[in-house]
Amino acid sequence: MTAQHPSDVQDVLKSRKDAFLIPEGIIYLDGNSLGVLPRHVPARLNEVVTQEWGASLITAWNTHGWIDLPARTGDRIGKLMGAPAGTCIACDSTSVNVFKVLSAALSLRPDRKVILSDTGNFPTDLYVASGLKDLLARRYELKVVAPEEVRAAITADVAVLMLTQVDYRTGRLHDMEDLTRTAHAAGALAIWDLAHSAGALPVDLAGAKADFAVGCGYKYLNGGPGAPAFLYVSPEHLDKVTSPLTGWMGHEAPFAFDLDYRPVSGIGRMTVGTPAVLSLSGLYAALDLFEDVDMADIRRKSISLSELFIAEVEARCPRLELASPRNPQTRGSQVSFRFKEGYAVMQALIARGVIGDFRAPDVMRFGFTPLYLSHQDIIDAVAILADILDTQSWDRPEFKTRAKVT
Ligand SMILES: Cc1ncc(COP(=O)(O)O)c(C=O)c1O
Ligand SMILES: Nc1c(O)cccc1C(=O)C[C@H](N)C(=O)O
Repeated sequence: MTAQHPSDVQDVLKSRKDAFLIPEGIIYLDGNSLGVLPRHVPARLNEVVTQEWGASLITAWNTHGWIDLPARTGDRIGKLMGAPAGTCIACDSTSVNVFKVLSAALSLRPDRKVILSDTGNFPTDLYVASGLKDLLARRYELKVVAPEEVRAAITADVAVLMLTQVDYRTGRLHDMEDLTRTAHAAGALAIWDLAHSAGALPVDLAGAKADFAVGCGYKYLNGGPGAPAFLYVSPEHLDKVTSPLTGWMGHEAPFAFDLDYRPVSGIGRMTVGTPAVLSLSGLYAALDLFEDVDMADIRRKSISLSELFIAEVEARCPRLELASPRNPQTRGSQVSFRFKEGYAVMQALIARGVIGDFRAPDVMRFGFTPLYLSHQDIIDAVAILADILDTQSWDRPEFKTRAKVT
């Protein structure tokens, strides 16, 4: 009989693991980068391909509701994040959605100069902001401060505060409500990248009065590689903003084929071109697994798993240094440890069936997905990590060659 950790006995989410296709012998600690395949998704995708595309052909846009898939999927995601129906849509990539919401937000604060962000933001958000700033004839300044300095940097010249709630390297969690309130008090708007929050912890977009949000569909939402992202606009702004990418799918009557652009009322105006139906279908189906889940249970278990992981690693791997906040209330659903040879250790771990990832220069990153991880998985994973470090089995040339994608 395999061992069972005492905390797994009472775990209200334990039966959820069976809904995922986890390869035999793998402990997957990278759902914060690419979620696991839900068991029912291949059959659903096969149905979409053969019955919807194959049999219904172009009529499927109407008969199978493909045209509404971005809105239906967005509503499902929005429900997990306190977004009222009709305010969240699934489309494009997170990077493209950052471009759209940042442009929209700036248009609401034309008399201000600063886009404020922090060094904990995911680089794509900063690259997009910088590119947009250049496109707008450098009318704006992109100011990037340390995460702990954000609050003090929200001054009267800030047009938009743009942050990722959970730092992709350390898991540090920003207080969305507090920083949004501070931004509003200074007359600025707040954009939140929830790539590492959606499906990982309770988020209340309406309660926090966030102005805009974006995030990935392929991480904790398990939508599959390259799954469409999501985009949220607060009801207060919805009909006041337009997308800078004025494509026909955001038009009020795309099939009127008018020569002038008129944005449709509502969140649909933030879409651009033809929806990626196959990817969206996978994401929509994957979201079934969140239908009857309480995000408070997810958070409780996420904290329990990550606290156990930290305690085990610190007890068994003393050479690793915690890179994440120690207080679970200021941490997302991931834990990182620093180690100079972290890349090689991570490759050695992966070779032994424990999949996490590495972020340069020295961060070993482990994600905790309560729907398909148990406390026993954590014990087993750390036992393998400790063995790799104790035996120095990471010190092999094949573990040191950097792959193209890490
Ligand atoms: C916080 C954050 N934002 C944005 C992205 C990028 O999203 P995409 O590559 O889907 O545009 C990622 C991950 O790649 C991320 O972690
Ligand atoms: N989107 C990714 C990809 O296409 C390949 C490898 C990793 C990713 C990621 O999502 C990385 C992730 N955003 C991170 O937090 O580092």
